[in-house]
Amino acid sequence: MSDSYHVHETDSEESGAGDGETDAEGTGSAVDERIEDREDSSVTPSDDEDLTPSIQEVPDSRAVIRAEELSVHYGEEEALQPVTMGIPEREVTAIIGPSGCGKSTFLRCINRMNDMIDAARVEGSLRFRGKDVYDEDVDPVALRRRIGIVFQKPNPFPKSIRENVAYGLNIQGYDGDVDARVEEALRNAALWDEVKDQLDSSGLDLSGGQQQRLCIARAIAPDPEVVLMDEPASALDPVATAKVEDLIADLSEQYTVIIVTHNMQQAARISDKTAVFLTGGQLVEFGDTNRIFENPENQRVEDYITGKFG
Ligand SMILES: Nc1ncnc2c1ncn2[C@@H]1O[C@H](COP(=O)(O)OP(=O)(O)OP(=O)(O)O)[C@@H](O)[C@H]1O
Repeated sequence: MSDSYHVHETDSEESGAGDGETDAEGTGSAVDERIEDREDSSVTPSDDEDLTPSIQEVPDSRAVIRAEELSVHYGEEEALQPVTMGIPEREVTAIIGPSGCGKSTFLRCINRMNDMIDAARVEGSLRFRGKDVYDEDVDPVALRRRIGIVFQKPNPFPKSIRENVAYGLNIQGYDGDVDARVEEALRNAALWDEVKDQLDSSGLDLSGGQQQRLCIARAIAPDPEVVLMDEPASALDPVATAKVEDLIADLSEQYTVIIVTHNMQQAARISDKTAVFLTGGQLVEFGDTNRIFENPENQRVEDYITGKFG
């Protein structure tokens, strides 16, 4: 795999509304029952509890991304304590944890979106296919073509549906059949059938759920290897959320998907692996989603999942 990245668009970050509570239908599983036991949120974790991390190893042959002692400070504040973990290729990895625990900070390290925050200081290493993305010879804009991102609030450009999806291709000077790539991206984003007769209408005329799938089509049109999603469904209604969740499952056949979510049912439904960050920016547990939700090793993770705090 070449480490020379090509030039591509820079997405602007949106901080959107929504608190992550919007939810599609539950799965009715034992995992759901445990999560739905989140009635009592009055227990505050004690500092004495064991916080020895339990991090599942991902072999080099499976890891597309590897963080080694990766930490982030904003000024004097440590937002992310040193994280060491691998993220497996072509799986969905969910990142969960209470508000302010560093989920978005970690996600933004992966395609260097933290570069845009003056106060952010990143230490340690973050390797993408073996290459440290913070090496001096890495072009962050080109990196973001290989590691796309979808934000919480749908943010289509005030352009036609076709232009939205073709945007990244045009920026990178793609000289193939742009219309074919636009169709393929819209099909992969499960939006083609709904928009194929209105490709020249504004992307802003679509519903919120359609706009978010348009943003996903825009992110995958340049054919990235990794798609980062920062609470992609939290501003959507349950029907639109279910469509985006179905889409994420399909995307993982082709892409590595890393999704930050506040919604634990969603994490349990759609992810293969789950990383749990807790207050203070510590990665406390990482492993197979079923195991984390059914039998977490760490008491604080158990308490968080069953609603005793968070
Ligand atoms: N641009 C910034 N400048 C300064 N501090 C920041 C900035 N962004 C985040 N922080 C701080 O870093 C810590 C982690 O924030 P982050 O947004 O990564 O958490 P999060 O788990 O994604 O939270 P939420 O679930 O509420 O979105 C918080 O204490 C937050 O206040």
